Amino acid sequence: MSSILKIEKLSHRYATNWAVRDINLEIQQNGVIGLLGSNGAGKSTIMNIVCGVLNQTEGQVTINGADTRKESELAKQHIGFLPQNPPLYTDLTVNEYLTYTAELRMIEGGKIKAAVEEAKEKTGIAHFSSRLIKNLSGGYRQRVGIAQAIIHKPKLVVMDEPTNGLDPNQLIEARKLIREISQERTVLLSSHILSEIHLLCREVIMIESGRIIFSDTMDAFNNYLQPHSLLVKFGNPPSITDLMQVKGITKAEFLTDKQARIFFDGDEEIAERVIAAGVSQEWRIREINPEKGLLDDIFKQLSSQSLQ
Ligand SMILES: Nc1ncnc2c1ncn2[C@@H]1O[C@H](COP(=O)(O)OP(=O)(O)OP(=O)(O)O)[C@@H](O)[C@H]1O
Repeated sequence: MSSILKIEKLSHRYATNWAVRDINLEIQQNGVIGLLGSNGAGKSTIMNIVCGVLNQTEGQVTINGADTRKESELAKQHIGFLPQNPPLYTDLTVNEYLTYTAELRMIEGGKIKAAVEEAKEKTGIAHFSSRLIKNLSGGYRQRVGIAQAIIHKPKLVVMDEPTNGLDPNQLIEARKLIREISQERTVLLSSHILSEIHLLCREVIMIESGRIIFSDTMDAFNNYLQPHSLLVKFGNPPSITDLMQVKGITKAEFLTDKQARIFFDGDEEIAERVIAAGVSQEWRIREINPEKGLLDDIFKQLSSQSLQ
């Protein structure tokens, strides 16, 4: 059976600058796959190439076995695309716009109405069928954008930063919708926000300077997020020397006169030992919080490993 998406030795150059270098990737199952990278890492370039909006300089992309350049019509039948700015015609009603996108997707005339109804139903916009798109909220416009991306039931839906700019309630709804869509098809989405990828994705592909620096399941990625420091607030702060007496602490520093950052090396019982020492020496611990690795640190760590 063909992979849903296969990317081989993909590179892209704008004028003289390489934006994407030697990307290899294969997706065989449904679910949400996250493309994570900071601004300018190359996410949109990869997505535009996958969707056939941009011709790559080198390499090959196949969607369900069809080469996006040599068999572009066939490949595009299996792709739905929600670009960073959804291509909405805001003077059309939801029905008019979705009918138009169904025609663009070459759905047979007799099947268009049913396809529009199904896409509206799936994305929860059926009650806005006759509303002009310009009179919809940002969250609902986003749903219309998603509806046009799934109207032809593609195997792969590509979403470029789909949760960007949504308010907290819209975010929850959008995540729910993306998860639902991923039950029946593969969703490849990009974000520069680690927590967003963390919440949504089964697999994560991390990009930096146009190269993949990590590609694995979210569980494997979580290993990089194990805390290596604790933030501790004291009522009666100890000295650094006292803190360093606790077994497992590798370094300690005070951030304020009451709050310290304590570093340790992958020791799961460290918090218990700090609390025990705090009780016996009356440090009056008020708060103790593990600090997860910052995205910047993880990027640095992974990119230095990938260069080794
Ligand atoms: N049309 C273009 N012409 C020249 N350079 C470009 C063009 N589009 C993107 N670039 C450059 O290519 C690199 C990758 O950009 P790309 O937009 O793919 O990154 P991104 O990860 O999607 O970033 P963002 O999150 O900011 O959209 C950047 O250095 C960018 O400046």
